[in-house]
Amino acid sequence: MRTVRAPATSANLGSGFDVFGVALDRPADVVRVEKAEKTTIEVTGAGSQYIPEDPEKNVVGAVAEALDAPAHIRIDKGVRPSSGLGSSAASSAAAALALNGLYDRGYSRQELVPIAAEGEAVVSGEAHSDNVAPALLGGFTVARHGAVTPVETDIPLVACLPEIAVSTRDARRVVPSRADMDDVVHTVGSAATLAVGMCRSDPELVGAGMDERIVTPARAELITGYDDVRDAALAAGATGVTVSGAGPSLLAVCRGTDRARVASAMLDAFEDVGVDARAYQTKVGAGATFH
Ligand SMILES: Nc1ncnc2c1ncn2[C@@H]1O[C@H](COP(=O)(O)OP(=O)(O)OP(=O)(O)O)[C@@H](O)[C@H]1O
Ligand SMILES: N[C@@H](CCO)C(=O)O
Repeated sequence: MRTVRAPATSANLGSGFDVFGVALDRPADVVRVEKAEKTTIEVTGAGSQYIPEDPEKNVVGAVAEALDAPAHIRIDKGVRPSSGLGSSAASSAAAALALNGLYDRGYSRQELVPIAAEGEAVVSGEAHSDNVAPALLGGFTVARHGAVTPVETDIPLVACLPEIAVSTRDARRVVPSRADMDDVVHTVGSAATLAVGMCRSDPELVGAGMDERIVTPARAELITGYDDVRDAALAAGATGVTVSGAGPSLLAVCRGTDRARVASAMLDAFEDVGVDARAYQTKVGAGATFH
């Protein structure tokens, strides 16, 4: 038997659509695996009523298949599905690491990234790795053409999750298929600023580098109160705010001293538009760990 805790993650960070990701210190999924003749799945915890236990439909079924590692898999969800906090990726990454250990497959964490990404294909139709990479490797990750570059960093964050469901599949439909060159140049400048900020653990640079005008505005429209909550976080000291992953969560970057104030400003702003929400005061954290 093997048990692995894998963290929530936030993909894109505004300027790094389908490329950037960070592991969050909390929340997390815990996955326990035991060898079996065929794969069976049991799900408990946050939002488990919306998660299928059929191995053809649950992300961990695809991971078990990719590793040729049939098992009884118990998932205790800490990361609510359709949250924009890498819920499916947390389960995929935890299952990949746990089954790799259970069956002595010997893959490195880097090698497990495309295997865990097979789970993402089950839910969004594409095997993108910007959530599973930080869930396995921790820190800030840059996923590009199958290669992943991880960077250790220390950045305080607030992830604010409203009681709205946005599926990754739906949020990918609103992504524009073309962009103006001015906006592309702006995105490159932001992405470079953000990457330097991560290398320096500098919340000012990371926050400034989240600014992006192509994908984020289209996705913000799917989130009730997005502009008000973003403005409230910035007024409370956030250095940058954007849509977390495909939404509906918002991710704010700030200095450690401002984190509690930013979290409560975001919750108040959601409440003002009639939306219940919860805020995780967190930071860039470690990847999946054995328990
Ligand atoms: N083990 C699992 N954990 C979570 N969701 C799962 C799992 N297996 C299948 N799903 C399905 O995946 C969908 C949630 O994945 P989705 O990618 O939309 O959300 P997310 O992972 O929270 O978001 P994001 O990738 O934007 O951070 C739901 O429809 C859910 O039923
Ligand atoms: N990069 C992905 C992350 C969500 O899974 C997206 O934004 O669609």
